[in-house]
This record gives sequence, structure tokens and C-alpha cells, in this order.
Amino acid sequence: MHLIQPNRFDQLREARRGLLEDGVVPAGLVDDVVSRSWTRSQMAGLSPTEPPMAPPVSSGAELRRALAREYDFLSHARPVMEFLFDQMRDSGAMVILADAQGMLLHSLGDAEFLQRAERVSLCPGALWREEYRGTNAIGTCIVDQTPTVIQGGEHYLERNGFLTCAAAPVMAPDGHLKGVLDISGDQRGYHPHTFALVRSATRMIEDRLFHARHANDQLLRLHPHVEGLGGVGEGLLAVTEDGWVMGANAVAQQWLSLSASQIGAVTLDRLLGPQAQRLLNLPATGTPTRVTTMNGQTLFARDEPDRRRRIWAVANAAETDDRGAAGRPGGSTATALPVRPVRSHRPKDDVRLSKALARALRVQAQGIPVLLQGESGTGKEVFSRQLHREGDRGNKPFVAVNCAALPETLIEAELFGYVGGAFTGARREGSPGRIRQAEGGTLFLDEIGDMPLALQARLLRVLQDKCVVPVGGCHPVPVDFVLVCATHRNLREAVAQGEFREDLFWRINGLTVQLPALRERGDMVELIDDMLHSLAHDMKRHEVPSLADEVLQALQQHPWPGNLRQLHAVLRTACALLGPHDSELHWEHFGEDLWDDVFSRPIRADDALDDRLAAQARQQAALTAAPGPESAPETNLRRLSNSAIERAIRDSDGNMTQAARLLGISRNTLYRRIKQMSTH
Ligand SMILES: Nc1ncnc2c1ncn2[C@@H]1O[C@H](COP(=O)(O)OP(=O)(O)OP(=O)(O)O)[C@@H](O)[C@H]1O
Repeated sequence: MHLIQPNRFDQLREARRGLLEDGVVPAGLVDDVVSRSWTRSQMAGLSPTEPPMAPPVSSGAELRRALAREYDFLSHARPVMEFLFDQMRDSGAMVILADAQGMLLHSLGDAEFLQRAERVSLCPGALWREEYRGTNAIGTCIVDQTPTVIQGGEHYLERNGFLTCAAAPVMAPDGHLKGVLDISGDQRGYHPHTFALVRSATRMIEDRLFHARHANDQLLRLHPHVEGLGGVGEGLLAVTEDGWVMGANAVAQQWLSLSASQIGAVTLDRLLGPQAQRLLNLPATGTPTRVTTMNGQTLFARDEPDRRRRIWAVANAAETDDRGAAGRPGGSTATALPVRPVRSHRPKDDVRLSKALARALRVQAQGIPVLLQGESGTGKEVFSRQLHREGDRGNKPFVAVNCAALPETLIEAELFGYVGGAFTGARREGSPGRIRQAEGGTLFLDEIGDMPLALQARLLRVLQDKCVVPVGGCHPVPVDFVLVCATHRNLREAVAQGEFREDLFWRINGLTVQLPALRERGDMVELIDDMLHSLAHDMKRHEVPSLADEVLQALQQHPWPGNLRQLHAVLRTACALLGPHDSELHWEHFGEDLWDDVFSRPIRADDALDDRLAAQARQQAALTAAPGPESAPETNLRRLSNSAIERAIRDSDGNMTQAARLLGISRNTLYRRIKQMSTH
């Protein structure tokens, strides 16, 4: 057991006096980490003796949103936290998980200590960033992104002086901070092993996140010793079939001198030279192979041939498997959480998209054109604007031209410009055209697949010669721009059908980025959250609206043919219909169109929303006549589901609250079902 020595108290008092009276922490009295953090706390306007002005504790709705956003993080961290807590049960301590913004998401602890902790808001929903609570292990760990111990009087606020806390950052597989794991206890009971414990626990969480995130990538295990492969301290790399490094845990990053920003933007041969090919084609026996890093360190590497085979099999059957998994009731961890992503065809598309953006930025920096493909409304223009903003031409013009929206007769003049009087109706002074307006910046050609063939030839010439000849003119004008094209059409097919020039296709297709349809994305909860935040801002609402669980689940299951555009429009209407003092969106805030759209689909057995009804219906089916062989399964299910409802209402003597309870659904859902029954 480690106790703060009496002279340590004197040193802390002296150091604090120096900070408060002279504005400087005298050297040598406290650790540099603490000294820097005290200075930051003081600059944030905090006083060690005063409680914070407005204790920063989030509202229930904000906490629910954070829990939904961090669903994956929590479900991977919970088992590790429980294991950790088991190791320290009855030691008067607690285990805490915070997100990267310092909001406490989950805690486990001895009842007595939890009560004391709650008095200083060490409980879910509270924000423990340094600027609110001064020096503390969670907040300081977020700033320094390194394991941190803050003991007793090292806490900036005196009221927190009874605590000793050890925190370590949890890094996401893309190398960014995901959150913080912390063990807090009474400062008299601190043991140095706690620090080691919390660090190994974060490793375990990081590895779980890594494996979950990269279930569909080839995995390489690395370690300086063969026996270390497969153990807790191994390095993990996720690579795609063509060698792009999509993820690396902290040790792999360190061994390969890889920075977080490079993940998703480098290939393995950039890190390991010609040895990369060997790693991408490891023998099917799973035998480790030796590689030398750029720093001259020897590492052993091994992949998992079985996993490679499984990935291949899963890729072929992805649709079926994902639906099955989504429909199954979750384990205890999953059901304990408020919002459960129901459907996840390709998880973490948000990360894939940010990787795609990083790759596109690098390619574009070399002047190479980028081609965006995706259904209408998937955000191709939004992506191209972001590419422009974040690229090195961000302060130059961004010029967007929709090739499908312009009449064929005008598109030439619009793009290439014209000299005065070049055609009837032309302006006397002529026009430079959109290409020249993009000088120095980005030209975005939307729906390039709809460009007439004759113009394709002219565009090709501009791209080859880097010059424009205006309509009616004869002098080429030099131009400098980067090109981003977008289309919802399959350009390869258009080439095969002779509708698109093959030479132009290769010219505009330096890098293709495929934007996924909304129904294929795995980040619906985050997208909705982002949209609600920006809508709340635009509509000047005091609070960001949240969604009733059942609505969120239904939205997640909707096929969204209009993609992000449709989702945005639906949420905008719902927010506009929400009363000024209300904060939760329910079905009544959504238009009838969506209602019909969502509920006119056949009920499927794997719809989570309908699981309970379906189960009851199936039960009832066993008691009543078996459905006729001529009926479609979904019709049977609907019929059975309807009779389960009728029966529950009958059994409850028309008491709807009781009927809903019998069915295990909310009253709103019950009313909705009844309305639906009456329209079928
Ligand atoms: N990342 C995003 N976050 C929030 N809303 C978005 C996002 N991306 C797109 N949207 C919404 O979707 C709408 C359509 O986006 P955008 O015009 O970029 O799609 P598109 O794929 O270019 O569509 P089209 O093919 O029909 O031209 C935007 O106006 C915006 O409302």
C-alpha cells in the first residue's frame, strides 16, 4: 500500500502556494505532468477552493445519446471493466469509462465508495475534462494522451483531494483517442499495481475494438519474439487485400514508426519495402516469418489463414449473415444498453469514408483526378467539397457543374466559355466559362456519366493539354485546376455500351471512391446524431433533440432510397414539428409518407422491433390452425401478429396500457400497429 508521505503534503502545499501567489509552480516539488496541468487549470479560470460555477453534468438525454454513439466502445469495454472490478472488489475503489470528451459513460464500484464519489459527481453523465474539474487523471490523460496517475492533493480542486486515480487512454484502431479507462479510489488505499492493471486493461479493450473493427480485413500479428505472437503485447495490423494499412494498434504503430494520420493512407510496402509482398502472401500453414523494420528492428509476423478463408466466405454471404445477427436478441451487455444498432451491413463505414478521404487527399495533392461513385444523395458533392476544403487548394475556388442539369446546347459554352457574340444570345463581353473560374482550385463535374459524347472529347483535350479554347475563339488559355467527377452510373458499363469514352474514363479515374448507400452504412446512429446537432443549431433550438428508441430502430431499418438527402429532409421536418419545449422526437413528428413507407413493408421475422410480437404470434400459431401453404410467410406473420394484438387487448379488457405491457411493447407501438391493422 502506498501512502503519501507527510513531507509530500508539505511539498504539495508549497507548490500550490507558488502557483496561487506567484503564478508559477516552483520546480522540483511536483511532477511535470501535474505542474503543467495545474497551470492549465488556473488558466481555465478555476479556483482550487471554489466548486465549479455550473457543475458540468450532462442531461439524461445527452447521456443516452453518448451511450448510443459509443455503443461499440461500451460493449467491448464492459467485460474488461467487470474483470478489472473483480480483481479489486472490496478495496473501496471504482472502475470508470469516459469518452474522448471526458464524459463518464459507465462505472462499477463498491457501494460505499460510489456514494462518496457521487458527491463529487464521479458518476455517469458527468464531464471530467480539465477545464471543468482541473487536474484529474481522466481530464489530464485526455490532454496528454498518456497513462496518468493523480494522487490526493495533486488534484487541482481541493474537494477532489480524497481521491487517487490512475487512468490510461484507450486508442481506437485508427490511432485516435477513443476514451479513457480509470480506476479511482480513496487516496489512502492506492497501490502502484493499480497503474499497471489499468494499462493492461486498456490494451485488452483496444485489442477487442481492433478485432471488431477489422473483422473483414486481413490481420497481421507482430512481435519481436515468436512466442509473443497471439499474446497481449503483440502488434496488430489490419491490411486490405491490395496492401493498404487500415488499422494498427499502438505497439504496431511504434514498431513501424507509423503515425495515426498515416493509417488508411499508406500501403504496407511504404513501411516494409519489398518484404510487404511476402507478408501479403504468407503461406497457408500460418508459419511466422521474420521481417526487419525501417529502424532495423527484427519482428516476427504471422497472419491467420483460417480467418482469410472465413473473410472470403463471409464476404460472399454477408447479406444473409448480417441480417441473421441483427435479428438475434443480444447478450446481456447488448440489451443493457439503451439503443442498439439493429442492422449493420458494413460496419464502420464512417471510418472507411474518412480513410477514403485521406487517400483522396493524397492523390489529389499530386493533381490526380478523383472519381466519386454512388447512388443519388449519398453525399458525393458534400464529399468533394470536403476534399476541396481540406486539400492544399482549399482557399481557391470550388466550382461545381451538374452535367445532367444543363441543356446539351449550353453545356459547352458553360464549361469552356465563349468569346463575345459567339452564338445567338451570348453576352457581348463573352464568358470565361466554369473551367477557367476554377483556376487554382477544384472543378467538380457532377453526373459526368451524362455528358454528351462530343463534349467528352473536348473535355479530354482540356485535361490532356491543360488549356481551354473558348467557343468561337481560337486561342488556347492555360488552366490549372484539380478535377473531381461524380456519377451515379456505372461508368465501366457505360464504356462497354459505347456511351462513355474509355480514354476519358481512364483520365478522370485516378482514384475511385465508392460512397456507400445509406442502408449499407454502419454509422446511422452517429449520422443521425450529427444531423440533429446541426439542425438544432440551424433552428436555434436550446437542446439537441433526441429520438425515441422505437423511432430510431425503425429509421435504422428503413431502406432510404434517397440516402442522406432523404434522411436529412425527414429529420429536418421532424425537428420543425417538435414543440419548442419538447426534446424527444416521436412518431407524430414524422410525416405520414415515412410512416407508410416504414410500416408498409412486410413484417420480417428478423425485425428487432417485431421480435416480441413475432414470438407471440408464433406461439399463438402453435395453438391455432397452421397457416395455409398458399399464404406467403410474411402475410402469415402479419396475420399472427395481428391476432396476438387482438388477444392481448381482449385479455386486458380493452386497457391499452396493460395490453402493451402484455405484448412487451410500448403503447405508441401498439397504437401504431392498430392503425396499421385497420389500413390492411
Ligand atoms: N455527411 C453528411 N452529413 C449530413 N448530411 C449530409 C451529408 N452528406 C450529404 N448530406 C445531405 O444529403 C444531401 C445530398 O448530398 P449530396 O448532394 O452531396 O449528394 P450526391 O450524392 O451528390 O447527390 P446527387 O447524386 O443526387 O447529386 C445534402 O444536401 C445534405 O442535406
